[in-house]
Amino acid sequence: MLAVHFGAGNIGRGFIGNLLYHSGYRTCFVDVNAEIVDLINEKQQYRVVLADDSQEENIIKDVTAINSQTDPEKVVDAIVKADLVTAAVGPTILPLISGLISEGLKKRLSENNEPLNIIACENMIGGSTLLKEKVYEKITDEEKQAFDRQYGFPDAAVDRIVPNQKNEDKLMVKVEPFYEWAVDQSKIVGEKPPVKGITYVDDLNPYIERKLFTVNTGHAITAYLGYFSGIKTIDEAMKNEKIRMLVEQALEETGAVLIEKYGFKPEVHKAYIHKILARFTNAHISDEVTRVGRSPIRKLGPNDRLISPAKQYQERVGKEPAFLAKGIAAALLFDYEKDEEAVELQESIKNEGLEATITRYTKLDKDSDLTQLIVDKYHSLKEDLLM
Ligand SMILES: NC(=O)c1ccc[n+]([C@@H]2O[C@H](COP(=O)([O-])OP(=O)(O)OC[C@H]3O[C@@H](n4cnc5c(N)ncnc54)[C@H](O)[C@@H]3O)[C@@H](O)[C@H]2O)c1
Ligand SMILES: O=P(O)(O)OC[C@@H](O)[C@@H](O)[C@H](O)[C@H](O)CO
Repeated sequence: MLAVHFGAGNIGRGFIGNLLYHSGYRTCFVDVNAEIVDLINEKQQYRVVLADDSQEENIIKDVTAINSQTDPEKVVDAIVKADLVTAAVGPTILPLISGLISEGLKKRLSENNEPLNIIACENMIGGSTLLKEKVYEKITDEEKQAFDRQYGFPDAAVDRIVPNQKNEDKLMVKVEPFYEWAVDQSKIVGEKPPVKGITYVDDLNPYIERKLFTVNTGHAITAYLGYFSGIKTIDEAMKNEKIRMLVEQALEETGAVLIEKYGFKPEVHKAYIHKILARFTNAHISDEVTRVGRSPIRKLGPNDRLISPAKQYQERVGKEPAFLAKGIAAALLFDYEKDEEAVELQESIKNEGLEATITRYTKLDKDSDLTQLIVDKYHSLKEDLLM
């Protein structure tokens, strides 16, 4: 079996590639990083090391790679032959890979009659659906009908913390032991891809919202409060009592939304939150707050981990999301100059003002209660953290 995976980065190598190998796939990575592509082709294997006391090492074999910038036609041919296509490139990159995917899928129509599933493994709601939309923008109505019959774009939720790392062996990846990969089986065409480790579910919403609004909300708030306090890593930030308490309180707010919306048992959800917080304190992982806080504009988007649960808390619980608002305020204060989105955000606050910036990126009304709450928390965050 051949899997074509876009993005040979942390999650690509450390999570998806790992499970694909153990399920009997040969994986062809597609990336724009020439150094990584060349190394994969040279070694045809890489190491995945568990970030726990065991430091267990796994050798991932049967891997090759294509540089999509220099060899796009090879990517098209790989898609024609593939049994599965996956991606972990980041939500903003999905539109950029949609052109090659649509070329590959078009060529496949006349050369390979087997159905194919394309799964985007990104931290967002509806990643594969977005990829499908971008692919469909590039094809005719007639091709759309054929694509509908032959190709599935099931959405997915993926969870495994893989920090940025600088290892002497540049292909090696250190990963936390925990992982979860849920895929919407209602959108699969043909047989379900036999990937050991995928949980196929009928309704992905509870899985993706539980993950995004617990792991990623908690992670983002830890990162932004940590950054604001001059702390470098997530585990260090979690050692700060004030930050830990604010994160826990924010997760009580997202938890209230999830419990109300999906009927989760409160005690089971509480245990889930504590398991997640324990993952943030893994001493074998050094995860920089600047990685976890990366792309603050994306994270402040209306459907992402901060604004969406805050709005839902107001609507469903009927209360003020005071702690989520502190996290949102901290995101607005993220001024890391090596992050393009952080720079854009700070420029916007400087030139257009705080309220206009909130409205622009979160799509909240300027006069809404939530906007006003965020503005208040923005101005009082320093006191909150020192108190
Ligand atoms: N790292 C984690 O802990 C984690 C966990 C769950 C989900 N995710 C999600 O997985 C996705 C990838 O995250 P990551 O941490 O692996 O990032 P990463 O930066 O380590 O990897 C992304 C890879 O995509 C490649 N890429 C960029 N543009 C490309 C293009 N046009 N074509 C092909 N490849 C391209 C990059 O060169 C890089 O190798 C994100 O959506 C992230 O939210 C990450
Ligand atoms: O990848 P992002 O930028 O959406 O979010 C940063 C981290 O929260 C994220 O990568 C987590 O490590 C991951 O989602 C854990 O499963």
